Amino acid sequence: MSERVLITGTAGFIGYHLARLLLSENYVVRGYDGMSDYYDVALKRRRHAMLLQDPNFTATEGQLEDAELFNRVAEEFQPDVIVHLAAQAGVRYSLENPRAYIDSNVIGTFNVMEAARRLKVRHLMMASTSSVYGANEDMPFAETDKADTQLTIYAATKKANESMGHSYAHLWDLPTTMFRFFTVYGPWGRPDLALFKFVDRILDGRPIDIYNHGEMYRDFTYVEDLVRGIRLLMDAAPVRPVDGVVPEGDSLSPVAPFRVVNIGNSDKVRLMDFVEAIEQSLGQEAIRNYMDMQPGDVPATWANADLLHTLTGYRPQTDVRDGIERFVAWFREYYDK
Ligand SMILES: Nc1nc2c(ncn2[C@@H]2O[C@H](COP(=O)(O)OP(=O)(O)O[C@H]3O[C@H](CO)[C@@H](O)[C@H](O)[C@@H]3O)[C@@H](O)[C@H]2O)c(=O)[nH]1
Repeated sequence: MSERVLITGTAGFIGYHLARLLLSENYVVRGYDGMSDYYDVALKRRRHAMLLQDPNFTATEGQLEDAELFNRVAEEFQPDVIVHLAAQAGVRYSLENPRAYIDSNVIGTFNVMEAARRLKVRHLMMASTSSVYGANEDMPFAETDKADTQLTIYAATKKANESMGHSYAHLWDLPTTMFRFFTVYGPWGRPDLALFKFVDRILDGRPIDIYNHGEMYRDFTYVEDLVRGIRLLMDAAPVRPVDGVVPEGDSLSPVAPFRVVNIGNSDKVRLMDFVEAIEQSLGQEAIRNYMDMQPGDVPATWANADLLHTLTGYRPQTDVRDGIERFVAWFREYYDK
């Protein structure tokens, strides 16, 4: 029988793509999304409308903070797996509205964990971020590196989620995987992300802001690669190790069925090369507005994705130029530009 997967954040960028992938493999998917107005709600509604064309997809609109509603949905659906992707995302917005991160990411995630515990799901999977590596300078970032220097409340709430997840995995024998995502981009992407903003503004002839004068590096990860990684990790639920023995390079907890896994492209791309690839794809030059480093921003990210490969045999590998082409094609069609 097909597995049943409850995904939070199905109207969001990553949740939409994951639901699509799972539906294509005949999973039964239940979505839960708060439709928050952090960005254009019409885009969220369009994503949900696309998913709802599949009879194996149903969805509920609700806040993560609404424990009663979330429990009711989860109990009624009886998921085998919960994938928790809904969150207050965005690095720089967390300086403007820190409380939104506490509400969604701390309280909301707690509610999801409680439901997972009560329903004894086979695997709880939750999103964390490369931002938890904070001020770390040793690259590429590995899951076994110490990660104690978060630079924003956003990153801090995600690190808190990792700790919360560990405690529930330990106490309730709840197999839990936390993903650390690296700057995900692609079609149906978020309007607050650099790629969306850059394409939109270049096409309108408006200047783009280039933080830290372009001396920035990101491990840009193509969304379809990312959800493929999640899909494969679904079948690699962690098991509490016997006598605390953990294989070399594995982030598995010595005491709980819990691990964190990077999902990144393992390619450190210079922001200016990213901008040039966008210009090439659009056939149009950007007007550049060079700016200083933004508070809370990290200068570079770069994933060691060996653990993902060891667990699944898979590595994300879309070249950023190809991913940008696919985003631009979607953007032009969707916005008729
Ligand atoms: N958003 C944005 N980014 C800009 C801009 N100008 C330059 N950038 C730079 O472009 C790069 C990519 O920025 P984003 O696409 O916003 O991604 P991010 O800061 O890496 O954060 C994303 O990835 C994280 C995981 O690694 C996520 O946790 C986070 O929510 C977000 O999706 C960063 O170096 C950022 O400083 C701008 O006007 N807007």
